Amino acid sequence: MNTTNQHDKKLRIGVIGTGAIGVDHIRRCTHTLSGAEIVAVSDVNIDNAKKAVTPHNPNAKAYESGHDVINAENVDAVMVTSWGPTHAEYVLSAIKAGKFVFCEKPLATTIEDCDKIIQAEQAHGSRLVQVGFMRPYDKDYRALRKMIVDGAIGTPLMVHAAHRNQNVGENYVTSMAIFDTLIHELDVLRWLLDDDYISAQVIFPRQTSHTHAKLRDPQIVLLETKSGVRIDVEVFVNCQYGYDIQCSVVGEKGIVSLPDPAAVALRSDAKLCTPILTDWKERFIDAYDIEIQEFIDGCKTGKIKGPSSWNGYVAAVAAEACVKAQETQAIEAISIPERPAMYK
Ligand SMILES: NC(=O)C1=CN([C@@H]2O[C@H](COP(=O)(O)OP(=O)(O)OC[C@H]3O[C@@H](n4cnc5c(N)ncnc54)[C@H](O)[C@@H]3O)[C@@H](O)[C@H]2O)C=CC1
Ligand SMILES: O=C1[C@@H](O)[C@H](O)[C@@H](O)[C@H](O)[C@H]1O
Repeated sequence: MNTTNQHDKKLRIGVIGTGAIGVDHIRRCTHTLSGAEIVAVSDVNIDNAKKAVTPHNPNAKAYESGHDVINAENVDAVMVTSWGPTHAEYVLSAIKAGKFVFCEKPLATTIEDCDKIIQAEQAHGSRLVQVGFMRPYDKDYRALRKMIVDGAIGTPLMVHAAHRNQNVGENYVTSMAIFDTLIHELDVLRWLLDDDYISAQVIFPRQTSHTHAKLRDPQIVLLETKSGVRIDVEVFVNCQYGYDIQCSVVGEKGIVSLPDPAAVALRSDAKLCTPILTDWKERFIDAYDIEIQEFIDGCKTGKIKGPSSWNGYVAAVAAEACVKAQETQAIEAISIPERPAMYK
């Protein structure tokens, strides 16, 4: 897609992986956002792909293979919303085809694959990739960061965070608590603190009875940053009560914390209660809208501004150290190389 006078033409998007978030992103591109239409979908489960073609996106065609979507002449940009281990092959294929690509987190599940992507993108000569780290688009995280930047708490010293899911399936295993779940904190906390990590440690409290043999749950991840900030993140993916994301930054002269999502308070039967969300779709619905509108707009101008392949790479470097720390229970070093010019 050339970028001249593209503001009036709709960006033609192909989606690879029409499961939970793939369908949610198709919905937002079709009904909520402006400037895009879905013209191609694929899924290894072709029935999932066919179900994603609805009267609302009549121009969409269901393909057997994600690579057919990438190489379809009428596809300007690709959204990769398949399982994490499959992302790299599609992102690399999109880069090879010279097509813009929004890749849901994680960019890839190994440092090696993330490195292949940043090498390929640098060889292409300009950014094509945006990674689905949506938390920096969340209004509450942005307000948190502004308070820190404005000096409201003085120098940050510690971060206490929790990433709680109501429950996960049997396919969700111990390392996914890092690469699928904690990967959000690994990205957003670097942005929040304008800092980088130097070490990770993982400890396992008493385990919940609501987990399964291949998932240690909950976990507590301890991180240290270059400036000495100490971070603890509770990752509890079978907490039962809801979808609960917490983050408090403790500074020299104060504490700033994420608010609980606004909700109506009910007083009845001598109780005061407010509902707790149960799903990421609701908690970050606005952030997803903003990040993907930015991707659509970036494809049209030729300037992708959202989280880059470098964000994905650094998150993978930290994540691999955390997965090693799960196994060793020791403090594992995190060494992040110099950021290449393209990503500055
Ligand atoms: N940013 C966020 O907050 C969220 C991000 N995600 C990410 O999105 C991705 C998908 O997650 P979910 O939608 O929850 O999973 P899901 O299991 O609901 O959907 C994934 C779909 O991809 C398909 N698929 C798997 N391998 C494929 C391949 N090689 N080619 C084409 N299709 C393939 C599956 O058949 C399935 O329909 C994951 O990488 C996950 O980390 C998921 C939820 C929230
Ligand atoms: O990215 C997401 C899921 O893939 C992941 O499984 C959840 O733990 C996260 O809360 C959600 O934002």
